[in-house]
Amino acid sequence: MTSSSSSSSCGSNTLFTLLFHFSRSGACDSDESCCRVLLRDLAAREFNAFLWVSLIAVTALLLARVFRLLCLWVKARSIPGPPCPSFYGHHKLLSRENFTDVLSGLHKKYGSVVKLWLGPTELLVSIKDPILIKEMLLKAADKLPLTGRAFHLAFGKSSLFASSFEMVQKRREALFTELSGKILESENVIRRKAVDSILARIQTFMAKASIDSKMVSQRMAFTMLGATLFGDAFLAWSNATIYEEILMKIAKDARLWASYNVTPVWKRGFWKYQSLCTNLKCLTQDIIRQCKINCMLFGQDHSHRSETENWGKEFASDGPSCSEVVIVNDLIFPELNGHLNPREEEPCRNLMGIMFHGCLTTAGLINNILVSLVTHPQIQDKIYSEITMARNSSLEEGQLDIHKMVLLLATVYESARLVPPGSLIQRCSLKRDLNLKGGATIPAGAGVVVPVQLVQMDDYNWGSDAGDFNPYRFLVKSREGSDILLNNSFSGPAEKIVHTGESSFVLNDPDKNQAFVSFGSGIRACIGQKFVIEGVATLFASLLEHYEIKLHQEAKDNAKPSNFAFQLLSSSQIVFVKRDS
Ligand code: HEM
Repeated sequence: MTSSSSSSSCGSNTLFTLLFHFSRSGACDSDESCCRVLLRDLAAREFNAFLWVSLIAVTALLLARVFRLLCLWVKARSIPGPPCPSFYGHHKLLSRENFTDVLSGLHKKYGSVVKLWLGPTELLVSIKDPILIKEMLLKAADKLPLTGRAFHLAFGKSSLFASSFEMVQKRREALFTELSGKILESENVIRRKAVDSILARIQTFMAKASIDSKMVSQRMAFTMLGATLFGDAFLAWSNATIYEEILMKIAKDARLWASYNVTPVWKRGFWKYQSLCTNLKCLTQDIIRQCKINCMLFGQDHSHRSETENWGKEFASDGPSCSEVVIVNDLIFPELNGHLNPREEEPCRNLMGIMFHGCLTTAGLINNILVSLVTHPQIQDKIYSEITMARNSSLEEGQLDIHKMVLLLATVYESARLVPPGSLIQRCSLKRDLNLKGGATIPAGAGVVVPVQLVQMDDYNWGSDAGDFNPYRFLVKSREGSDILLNNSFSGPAEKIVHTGESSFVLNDPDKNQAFVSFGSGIRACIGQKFVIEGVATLFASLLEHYEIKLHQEAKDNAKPSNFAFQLLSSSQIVFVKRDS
């Protein structure tokens, strides 16, 4: 820039002389050298102008960043929290310790809203008070960029799991309508063939002495979700096992690779991870194709039968139908009406995202229920009598009405409460500060987390038995038209359990409890909640009707008295015993 500016006065002279010369003679003595000088001069001026504009733009950007940073520091001052140990904040501490334990200690010391600097520009605020949590979850519309990045790196740009709420809003609404409408209103929440396939698999497990509860939970979750998203074609799909393996491998590394600010293209491990993601995408396209073929087959089938003959049969019998794979056709693949085409990419990403999130969380929940049931055989027996009663009062064969089995539903909720499948809910507000009641202001751009396990294990919210497995806390005893809570509105200590037949209990809506946040809440709450609760309850109704689930003898002998929640986190060796044997 300096050399060009030093020549600029001389340059402007040259330009002026040249223009004067041209205007007088209309020609130059040596055309070529004149043009060269003229062009060089023009280029130097343009380059100069470009440098100035860039300099101003970069300075403005830097100033804006510094200003935002100053605002962040000033606003964060009012939030209590530990002082920063170094320039890098508490980053190192977090990588060494269990995050929930760190937050537990901080909340004890600093109160229900605590800040933590993870670096000079990275502020994290943790909230433990249920009322403030609900308010924050209603107001904070975005997710931490890390989550969006994890989905982006693994599956491509997602319109369901992106950070920005604007990007996901429409797709969320569509999926929510689809799940709560078409699936929940149909007779079977989860496909009957999926339940049969799981029961058949358990039959094969019985040949073994025992089975790992985590492994069997993962298999059940995968089958349940795969059959819901892809239809019955998924159950006969030869690549299902490899799909499950790849999905789990991706889950193991997703956060690590997303944690890099700059994509680590120089690492070999990253490319291995990317190739896993590509394989998963190819397999997803394969199952979509199978689905499509299946759907077309059923379409042909329909044309051979009369309308009236088909009505009801599709749902009553265990035969699949196009209408049952409607989620595939109408929502997730709106473009898939003709042949597979490049636009198939987009729904593929969302499907992989749902399989990823849904399988991990649902498997965690199923494992919790299995461990809870084997460690509380008396509850299992009561659920079994609930199932028998429902079966006896039902006129039809097939799936039972789980709404009549309140203890079973309460067991599902209680298992989700004790060890929530996700330990942290994380949100942020990218553009606006969050002003919460009580005066707390969380600056825009700060990450906000809810330590779900701390909130759901807090004696203050759940009573002195908060650490125990007690599904009755979700039940209300109904006596002659009046409802009496078994444990006072979730906050007092649980009353002694008095069991007088399940029909006298009703479910106390867990969503009305501020301290139940396993599925999040507010503007970006989980849209699979109802589907998962009812689907998993349906699965366990069939499972417990046919099998008693027990802890393996060896596991029983080795069991040490330990924290029950900790026991849920780990897997247990269990056995399935056929009931009529
Ligand atoms: C036990 C099973 C599940 C649990 C515990 C669970 C939990 C959660 C949680 C805690 C969130 C974040 C909520 C928030 O930020 O407030 C979430 C988001 C979400 N869940 Fe689930 N989930 C489960 C299963 C499912 C299933 C089966 C589906 C789909 C069929 C699903 C679809 C979603 C979607 C699409 C989001 C993202 C919402 C958004 O970011 O806007 N979930 N889930």
